[in-house]
Amino acid sequence: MSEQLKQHRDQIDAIDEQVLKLVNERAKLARAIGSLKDDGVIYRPEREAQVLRRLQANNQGPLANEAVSNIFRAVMSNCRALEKELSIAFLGPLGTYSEEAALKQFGLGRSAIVCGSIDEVFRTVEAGQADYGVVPVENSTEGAVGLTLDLLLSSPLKICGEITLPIHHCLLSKQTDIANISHVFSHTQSLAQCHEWLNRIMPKVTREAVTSNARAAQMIHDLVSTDGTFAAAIASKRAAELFDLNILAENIEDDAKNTTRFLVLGSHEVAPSGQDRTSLVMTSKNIPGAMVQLLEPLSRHGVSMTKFESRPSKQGLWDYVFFVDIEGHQHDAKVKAALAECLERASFLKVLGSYPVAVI
Ligand SMILES: C=C(O[C@@H]1C=C(C(=O)O)C=C[C@H]1O)C(=O)O
Repeated sequence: MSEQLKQHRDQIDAIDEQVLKLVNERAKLARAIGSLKDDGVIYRPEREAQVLRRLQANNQGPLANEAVSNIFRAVMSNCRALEKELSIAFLGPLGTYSEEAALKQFGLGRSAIVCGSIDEVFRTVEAGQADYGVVPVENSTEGAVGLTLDLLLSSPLKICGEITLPIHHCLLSKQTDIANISHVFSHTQSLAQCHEWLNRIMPKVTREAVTSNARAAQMIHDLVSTDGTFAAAIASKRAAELFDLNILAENIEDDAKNTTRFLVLGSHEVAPSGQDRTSLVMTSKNIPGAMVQLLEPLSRHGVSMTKFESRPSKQGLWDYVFFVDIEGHQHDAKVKAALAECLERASFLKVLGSYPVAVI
């Protein structure tokens, strides 16, 4: 070992001692804060977002802001676990992008409740069997996840946070050569996100939809018949590790910026973080121009709309409900004023939650 390398390693050891001491001091403070929370709400997404934003703003490098977030999310996850270990429900099996999103937001200092469907995630949190749930709500290529929107309409749960996750798909198989693959299994959304790649590289394969992409990877892993040797799954790199599959191709999504947005569902409201979003669901009176009328107070009060999505209401033919996201927190003065006016004009309006804008 060169003298210089040894010197650097000695310096790293000394720094690690300081880091260890400091993170334990931080942990003690978090534990003390935990015992001061008399409403029992341990997880404060607004505070966690503020911590990450401040650190990113002060970051001098060479670590990238995303790396800073990764490190401090892990620190906060473990500090939070000293206050209480949260239980988080998400769509399984292990290896789904929902699990990845839950890990990004909550880290490893939590217990995982693996659910078989998005409905089950809602029911588990509603029944108090999990503290929070993580569900996909929209994808940059494929648009809204209709089931999540439908469930939000009737659920008493509140949106406590959002997570944006870049989605990079891989082709996974027990095989080592793409030329041998005759069937590709994945979730419909993942198949759709890769359909140009599939058309180009594997035009003849049969595409089959299953409940999740991790389930597809698990199926390929479990197949013992000769059929299995010709099948592949579209899923994440993590699923390849979990289910011991070969990665035949990486980044096969048609759009390199392919991103899914997930929601954190819980049973409490979240305080303002300074950079928030509010999600609403509403219906307008069935008269011409009613929707424009309904949204007019938003623009008049200077509230920006970041999403507008319509879904059949399932109450009557051609009756729709509208899912609207706006910038700001429901307690911000201008949002409050605009919402009070919208409420007067709407036949139905429900605030699904105000929560911090996702931090990378
Ligand atoms: C320490 C707290 O509890 C939790 C842990 C946090 C942290 O480790 O910084 C931040 C917010 C909470 O989710 C707090 O509320 O300040």
